[in-house]
Amino acid sequence: MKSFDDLFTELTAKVRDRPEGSGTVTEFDGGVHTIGKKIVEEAAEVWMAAEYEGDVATAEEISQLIYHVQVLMLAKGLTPADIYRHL
Ligand SMILES: N=c1c2ncn([C@@H]3O[C@H](COP(=O)(O)OP(=O)(O)OP(=O)(O)O)[C@@H](O)[C@H]3O)c2ncn1[C@@H]1O[C@H](COP(=O)(O)O)[C@@H](O)[C@H]1O
Repeated sequence: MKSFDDLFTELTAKVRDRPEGSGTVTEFDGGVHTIGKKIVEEAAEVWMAAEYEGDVATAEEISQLIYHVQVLMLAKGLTPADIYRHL
């Protein structure tokens, strides 16, 4: 099972190595504005899933929200430690 830090390590390598066909690279290249819109969209999907779709769908939407937040972190040069210090 993948943790938050595992995913961040994986996405960091994707952005560094830029493998062909990586959705992460495409989203990263879209920049903060594009990634930010994706985060808002996913946040709404988390809310709707929690209201109407049950725990499994909600967990899946939350995982997608985490993914897009991590792409934004990479676009801004932020690390998990930068976030954890505020928790
Ligand atoms: N965890 C994720 C992940 N969660 C969400 N997404 C992206 O977010 C999209 C889901 O968004 P939506 O719910 O809006 O679905 P959609 O409308 O069909 O998607 P779009 O049309 O908006 O692309 C997916 O299609 C993926 O593009 C993710 N993309 C990649 N990962 C993981 O990131 C890693 C690197 O992935 P690649 O860069 O693609 O190799 C791998 O471990 C992947 O499993």
